[in-house]
Amino acid sequence: MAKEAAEGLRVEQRHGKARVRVARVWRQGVDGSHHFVEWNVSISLLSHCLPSYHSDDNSDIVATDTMKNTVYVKAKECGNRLSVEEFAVLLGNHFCSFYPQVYTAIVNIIEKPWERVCIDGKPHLHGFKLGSENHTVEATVQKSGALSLTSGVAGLALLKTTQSGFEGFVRDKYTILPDTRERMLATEVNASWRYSYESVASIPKRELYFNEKIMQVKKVLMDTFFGPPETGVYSPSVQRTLYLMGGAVLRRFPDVASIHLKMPNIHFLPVNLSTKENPTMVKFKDDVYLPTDEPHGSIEATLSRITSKI
Ligand SMILES: O=c1[nH]c(=O)c2[nH]c(=O)[nH]c2[nH]1
Repeated sequence: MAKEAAEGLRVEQRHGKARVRVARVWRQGVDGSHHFVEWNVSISLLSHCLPSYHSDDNSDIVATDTMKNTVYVKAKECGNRLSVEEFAVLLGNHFCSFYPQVYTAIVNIIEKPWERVCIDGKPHLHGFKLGSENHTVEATVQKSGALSLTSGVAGLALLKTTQSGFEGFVRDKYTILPDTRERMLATEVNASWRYSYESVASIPKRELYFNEKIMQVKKVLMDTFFGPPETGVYSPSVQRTLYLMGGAVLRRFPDVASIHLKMPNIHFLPVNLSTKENPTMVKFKDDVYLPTDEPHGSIEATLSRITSKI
């Protein structure tokens, strides 16, 4: 990526096309059902094209417009439904193998959560509604076929009205937050996990493998956050809950090598209102809250296995 220039300047460079939006319909269901995806694709290529920086020679540049067109061509060529992970790997592999000067391709895709609707309890053949959290993918493909593949969910908003507390933290002259064993816990989970597949050839070929995996990871994250439906599970801090959520994913899925969780602590503030005449106009009894967006606590961690046993 870096090379000494004639002028004595080191250049670290990459170029690509950001936010290429594409939607694809597959009309292949034996029952006449359609499948639909909407993707926002960003491509970044690491390539030998230093002459374009050092001089007016563009002869090694893969035009970003060409990258954009390639997204549509490859979407068209995918005759069978495929996951966003497979599409990202396919694109990255294409750029590295088609262009001699490209040695690394980084493909990021955000998939919108279009879900099939049910009408009168029956799945609709061609009707979809937008769900809540996006699905994200990053595939980094090397010319050798080496792969780093990360999937994720972004904006998974979760809240529980009890079974959360925070106590025993550092208390000093700046601290006013009281200890509590009763509070609201709200967050918007951004999770991304790296798969252990280390080459393009090694990713599972079973249809919709990654689509199933994302649903399963989301379920494990949510089951751990909430606990059993009747009793819930006590959270002593966002940090502890995050650790348990990430650990549960690593325990359940051997092909997940690491997981990054970003879980803002979104505050719902107790409402207390009083006047001289009415000192208990609104007295907070774990019932009336002021929802806020900012400031919020910012808590994130990456978890991976120290040994192969977890
Ligand atoms: O779960 C929490 N973790 C913190 O680090 C923190 N800090 C804070 O003010 N409230 C909380 N809650």
